[in-house]
Amino acid sequence: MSQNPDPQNSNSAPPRRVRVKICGLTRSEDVREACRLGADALGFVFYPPSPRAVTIAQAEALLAEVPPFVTTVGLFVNPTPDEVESVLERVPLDLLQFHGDEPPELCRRFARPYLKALRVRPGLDLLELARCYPDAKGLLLDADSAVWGGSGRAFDWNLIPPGLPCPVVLAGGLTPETVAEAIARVRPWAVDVSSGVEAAKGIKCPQKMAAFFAAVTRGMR
Ligand SMILES: O=C(O)c1ccccc1N[C@@H]1O[C@H](COP(=O)(O)O)[C@@H](O)[C@H]1O
Repeated sequence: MSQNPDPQNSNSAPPRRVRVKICGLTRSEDVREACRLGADALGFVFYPPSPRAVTIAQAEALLAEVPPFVTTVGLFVNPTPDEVESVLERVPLDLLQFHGDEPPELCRRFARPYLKALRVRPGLDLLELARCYPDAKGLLLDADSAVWGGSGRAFDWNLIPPGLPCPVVLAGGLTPETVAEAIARVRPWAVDVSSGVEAAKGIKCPQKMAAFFAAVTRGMR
């Protein structure tokens, strides 16, 4: 595997920090703690089958806790346009994350930038798939599993090809124990974690979140 080139910096740019997204937040105290620890982005799941799903009303309350300069991300899995629009009417999200099999036309039809999640498996031509989403702000790489996401499963980072055309958000089974090595090997733009910092599904563990941020810092050295 070659390292992921940083498409937003030239090769001579100084090292920069890796952004952290904490996903699957359902409680105000977890939102506050993630921000206190330095989260760059927070993910809110609008996919009812997920144990981390939030309603529009819950999301409105959770976003009220978010300080400036923290990006709020709404996660959807194969939504209808109306489902996304009804969330956007009431929840002031900054970014959309499409985590299913959404075609490019769906992803780009809303008045928000988007991340496209791709489920990595042997034989998948990630470069070709990535080219289908030229306007994505980033590609979120997750494990391929029986559930759509939040599985806690990692994938083989060797399957990430060099030359992906936009920033890579590395996800899939990251934990405080694995994220430093993941950053050192893949050099992603950002990392995304959900189950690896939980005490129970939808409930974040402050100690695990703190350990995750410390490990991210170690991984950047
Ligand atoms: O978190 C969920 O419940 C979820 C549901 C449906 C699609 C995606 C979901 N979460 C995303 O999955 C990845 C990996 O999560 P994990 O760290 O392995 O638990 C991450 O991008 C979450 O945003």
